[in-house]
Amino acid sequence: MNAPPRNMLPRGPYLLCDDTVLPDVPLVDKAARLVAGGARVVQLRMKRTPPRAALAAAREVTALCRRAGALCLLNDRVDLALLAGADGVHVGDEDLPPEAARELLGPGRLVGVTVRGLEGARAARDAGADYVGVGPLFATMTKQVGAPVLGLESFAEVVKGSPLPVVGIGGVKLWNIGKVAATGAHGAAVVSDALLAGDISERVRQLVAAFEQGGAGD
Ligand SMILES: Cc1ncc(COP(=O)(O)OP(=O)(O)O)c(N)n1
Ligand SMILES: Cc1nc(C(=O)O)sc1CCOP(=O)(O)O
Ligand SMILES: [Mg+2]
Repeated sequence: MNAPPRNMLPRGPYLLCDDTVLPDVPLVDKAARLVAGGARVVQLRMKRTPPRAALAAAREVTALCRRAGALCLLNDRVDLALLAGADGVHVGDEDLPPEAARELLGPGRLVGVTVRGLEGARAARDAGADYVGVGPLFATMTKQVGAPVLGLESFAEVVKGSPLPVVGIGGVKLWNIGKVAATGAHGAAVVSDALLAGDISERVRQLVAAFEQGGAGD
């Protein structure tokens, strides 16, 4: 596999390696299964992992992604991204602001920001972000999100008007990822549909194929 440029978000499924879903499997094992299936971008989301274990996981997952030619982004934690040499971060309203993340990370790494609509996407662009995560696209059981479900139509409007590449998140599954791709979205973030599949790598392969098909207009 050709390695993507480290400062550009690859198109397609965007996989979260999350400690709240399938919590008994170590993060490094989950990440290994995700990249074995062809994940080109992995976000390490650690909400429950204590700091020293989180640093170790950030280092191991970053190294593992790099060997596989995938990008590794840290959820929330700019400090861990720097220490691990990760490819960037994803921040939301409860995290450091994107301007601060950019100041710490410099221009060569990715900063993603959660937004709920077009106004947020424009603000994220002005704050120096590289892409926006837009959700909740569909209903999700993985996280209680304090914003209404967008649905495909409103999401497509955001994709159309956004000055930054859009990654949809929330309730993205194998059966609907093609519809997300068909809106022109740059990416589709997936947590439970991949991590709770019996065979994580096989599910990632299917997600990649379905995104490609949907994006091709089929
Ligand atoms: C790609 C992507 N989009 C949105 C989010 C949500 O981030 P945030 O709002 O900071 O919420 P937490 O993930 O920290 O609970 C995301 N993680 N990834
Ligand atoms: C982490 C997260 N953020 C969201 C948002 O809308 O901001 S939805 C979400 C969880 C998405 O999980 P799943 O793919 O299992 O539905
Ligand atoms: Mg966050």
